[in-house]
Amino acid sequence: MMKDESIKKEEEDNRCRRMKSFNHSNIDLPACGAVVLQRRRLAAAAATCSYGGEQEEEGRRRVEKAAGEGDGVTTCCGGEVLRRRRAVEEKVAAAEKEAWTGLRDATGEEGKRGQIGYALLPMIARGAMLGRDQPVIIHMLDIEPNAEILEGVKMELMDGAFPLLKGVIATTDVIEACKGVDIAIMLGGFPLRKDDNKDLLFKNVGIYKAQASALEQHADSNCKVLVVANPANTNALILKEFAPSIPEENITSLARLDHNRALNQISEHLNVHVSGVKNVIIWGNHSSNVYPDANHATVNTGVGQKSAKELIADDHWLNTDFISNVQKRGQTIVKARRLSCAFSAASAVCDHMRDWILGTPKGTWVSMGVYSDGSYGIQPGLIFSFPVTCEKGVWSIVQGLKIDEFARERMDASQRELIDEKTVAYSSLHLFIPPMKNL
Ligand SMILES: NC(=O)C1=CN([C@@H]2O[C@H](COP(=O)(O)OP(=O)(O)OC[C@H]3O[C@@H](n4cnc5c(N)ncnc54)[C@H](O)[C@@H]3O)[C@@H](O)[C@H]2O)C=CC1
Ligand SMILES: O=C([O-])CC(=O)C(=O)O
Repeated sequence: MMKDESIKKEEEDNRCRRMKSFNHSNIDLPACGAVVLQRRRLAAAAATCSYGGEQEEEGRRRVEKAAGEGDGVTTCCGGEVLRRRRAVEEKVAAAEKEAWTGLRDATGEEGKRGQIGYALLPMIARGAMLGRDQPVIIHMLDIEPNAEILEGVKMELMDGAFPLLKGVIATTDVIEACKGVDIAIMLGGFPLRKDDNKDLLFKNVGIYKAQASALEQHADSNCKVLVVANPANTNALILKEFAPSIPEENITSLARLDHNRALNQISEHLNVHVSGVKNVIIWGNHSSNVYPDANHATVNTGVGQKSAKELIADDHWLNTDFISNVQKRGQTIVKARRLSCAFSAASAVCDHMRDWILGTPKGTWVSMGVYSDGSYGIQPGLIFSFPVTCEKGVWSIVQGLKIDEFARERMDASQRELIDEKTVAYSSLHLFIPPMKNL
């Protein structure tokens, strides 16, 4: 695409944030790309070495040693990896082909998905994500069979005459899509509901391996990444694994939709406006077992902030319906709309990126899937949703919150679920899984 002078100038000045938005294709990276990546990984991080030749032998030895010593590590790391590897390889190969043919939802029907990307684009172009004074150039990527649709979307964006929109690239070339982007919103993948059978997990993690390579090699070195496509936490972990030069704190997954859903549940229950409710927490995985926690939430009553728990004064509701309403919200929307949610997810994407880049309001935290540093007993090696505050583009996990037994059990269950997903994902990609603690 020819770029006009104003765009060139903005690129030079590095004033515009480039955005790669939605739908990244399952393009096979050239074999040499994978080899380069593997070499780098081996040189940089023996702990996460890929299997193959001597590396495989070393991985095997370490796994057997860990399992044999019975030293508190679970064998879900290596033993499982070795056992499942071959069967999984076949599934992944099949899934990658299937994903290419694309566009069927999990039930095999055409075009039933929500299209978050379509809802997200005008929000970005209007400044809902980065502010009303931040020009943007949007890169859009989809699979080859959707090239024409993508062109149509580009036409709509141009016809929107958005003052902040300084350029649009619509492409099916993952390299072109990733080139120089400052922000990557990862929405694409084989249609997968978060409550689907784990087998479907294979289909998207393979895609995320390829996307990681493209981002690592072609995006801005400080690119901030938000993974939305399910299984979001595990896809983000795979992306981190295969893009070792992207700082790990720059790779996040979306928990904000669940967070906003939890805020809304409290707002409806107390009949107060949602803007007065804050500091709910989404712990762990974006899955049908997601754990929303209202223990620390507060409500603006007009005469100061009050504890939501005290105002609700109904622990039974908080421990049952509140949680299950959030967990089932996606399904409830599909039933009503006959499509999965789209603009609520798109809006949550904007909230996530805006707060991350521009900062959370004082006294407010939000939920983000981030690489665990061991806080709250969540072992490193997982992308887990925590309460975070953000300042100047940096998130920090809120520390020192009291965790009761009920919350602890659910956080641990989510942790176990993520370890399980990680085991399946890593084994499908032939990665060694460093020992994880027994829970
Ligand atoms: N983390 C969260 O809170 C949420 C996550 N999601 C997930 O976000 C993702 C996007 O949702 P929707 O926009 O509703 O889905 P969608 O199906 O409408 O859009 C996905 C896009 O991915 C593209 N695609 C298909 N196969 C592909 C492949 N092999 N490689 C690359 N791209 C491919 C499709 O062409 C389509 O344009 C889904 O995985 C969904 O489960 C959805 C809502 C909330
Ligand atoms: O399962 C889906 O694709 C939608 C989803 O994640 C949600 O609504 O939370």
